[in-house]
Amino acid sequence: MPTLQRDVAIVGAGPSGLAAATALRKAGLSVAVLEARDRVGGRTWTDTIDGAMLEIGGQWVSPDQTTLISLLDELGLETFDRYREGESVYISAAGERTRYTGESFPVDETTRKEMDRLIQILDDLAAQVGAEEPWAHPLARELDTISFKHWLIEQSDDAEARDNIGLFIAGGMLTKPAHSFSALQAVLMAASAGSFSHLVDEDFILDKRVIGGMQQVSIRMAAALGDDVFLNAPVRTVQWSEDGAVVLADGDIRVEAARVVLAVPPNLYSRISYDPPLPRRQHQMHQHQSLGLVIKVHAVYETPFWREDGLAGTGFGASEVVQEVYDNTNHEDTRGTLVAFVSDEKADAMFELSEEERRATILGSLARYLGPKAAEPVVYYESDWGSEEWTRGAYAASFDLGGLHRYGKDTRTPVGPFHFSCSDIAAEGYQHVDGAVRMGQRTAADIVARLGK
Ligand SMILES: Cc1cc2nc3c(=O)[nH]c(=O)nc-3n(C[C@H](O)[C@H](O)[C@H](O)COP(=O)(O)OP(=O)(O)OC[C@H]3O[C@@H](n4cnc5c(N)ncnc54)[C@H](O)[C@@H]3O)c2cc1C
Ligand SMILES: [Mg+2]
Repeated sequence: MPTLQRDVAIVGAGPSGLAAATALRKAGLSVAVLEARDRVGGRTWTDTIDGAMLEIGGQWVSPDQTTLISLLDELGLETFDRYREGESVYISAAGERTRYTGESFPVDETTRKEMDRLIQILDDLAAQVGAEEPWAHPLARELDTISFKHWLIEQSDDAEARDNIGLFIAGGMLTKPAHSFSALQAVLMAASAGSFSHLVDEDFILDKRVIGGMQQVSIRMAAALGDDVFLNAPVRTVQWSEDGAVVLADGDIRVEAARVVLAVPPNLYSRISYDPPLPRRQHQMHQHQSLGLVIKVHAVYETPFWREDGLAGTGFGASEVVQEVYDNTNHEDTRGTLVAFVSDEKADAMFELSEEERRATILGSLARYLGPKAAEPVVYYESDWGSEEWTRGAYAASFDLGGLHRYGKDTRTPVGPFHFSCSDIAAEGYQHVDGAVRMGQRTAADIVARLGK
């Protein structure tokens, strides 16, 4: 393979790398996108398993995700609403099941007031601290040196209120135990979605899905880039200087470029060899960003039977194995699909079990929410991103305790010819496809300004 000469080499054909490449092309720059896998899309992946179309990775779109919404429009992709008619189910710490409607969990009056109070505190902090530079806020150090779990204990002595609030950010978003990340990291998560209230409102944060699947976003961007996207091309080595780089990938691919975009999650930066090595600051910082872990469970049934029972398919239970479940029926499908999530330490426990025991345990939990029929799906599948070499967890990366205020300001700063672009370092849309696209476009604008075209 001859050496390719490009203005910009992009490592990773997920939504961030492809959005960067698309914007660079539009500005008249030449690109090569090198992708390790045999497909584009990264953590978005729409596949057919045993005859059922499943969103193995990212899928939902919320109304504040305006950059993604504009891109869907440009790509000619349409969305549909998540099914949400009927009652939701709440399972308490004591295992008591309650059907309810509206946004608030059916907890007793004191716990409900306590939850509302905590939501208000987190909304205020999110508004003050913001998503762009949380590390620069005067409260940053204080909030970043206490775990979210212990911060909640300082705020409230109502354990049920704390567990329910914790669920939305720990199990629900960062997919790490609340003792392992800081209150500042939790505030960033809330601020990046507009507010904490948005995170606790599934009708907001899990509003719409893409007809045909979220991976279509990447597939369509890649189709427009044509021959400049190289699959099965993991980048192994980058030789670099201030003036440019030589990028070496499998398949004998060699790209000479003025700038390089690392559009991979931060936990994978050090999979690549750099010659010379990256500076001390990056060596240190990159050791403090890690992916969470969640099992996304898909269960398909002949019919969405829960609807006949007046249930929306939505359920929450901080002490259940499955801590969230939703109706995930495909657009115009007659079959019914549920999606359920098993997070962090619960996921560890499930992976200790045999495949059969794990399936039975998870389906048993689903049945406690939606009745015995939930235990008998026609298709059952567990998304296992922790086993994927080119991801290694789900959904995304966050800093360990104290890391965000210590290193945050440098996560997006270019080094030599390198730019960093992924959802894991986004401000608005942090950890989401929207943030991946925002980062791609932002990185492209920075490169265009530097290369002066
Ligand atoms: C189970 C799950 C559910 C999710 N749910 C949602 C949701 O509902 N809504 C939402 O908005 N977001 C969701 N997300 C998050 C969303 O999918 C990600 O934030 C988004 O895909 C990140 O895009 P990215 O381009 O930054 O990174 P990625 O999508 O991870 O893309 C990075 C790419 O780089 C490639 N790569 C890695 N190393 C190399 C290398 N050395 N050489 C070449 N290529 C390399 C990878 O193969 C990958 O294709 C979910 C994620 C998961 C896993
Ligand atoms: Mg990408």
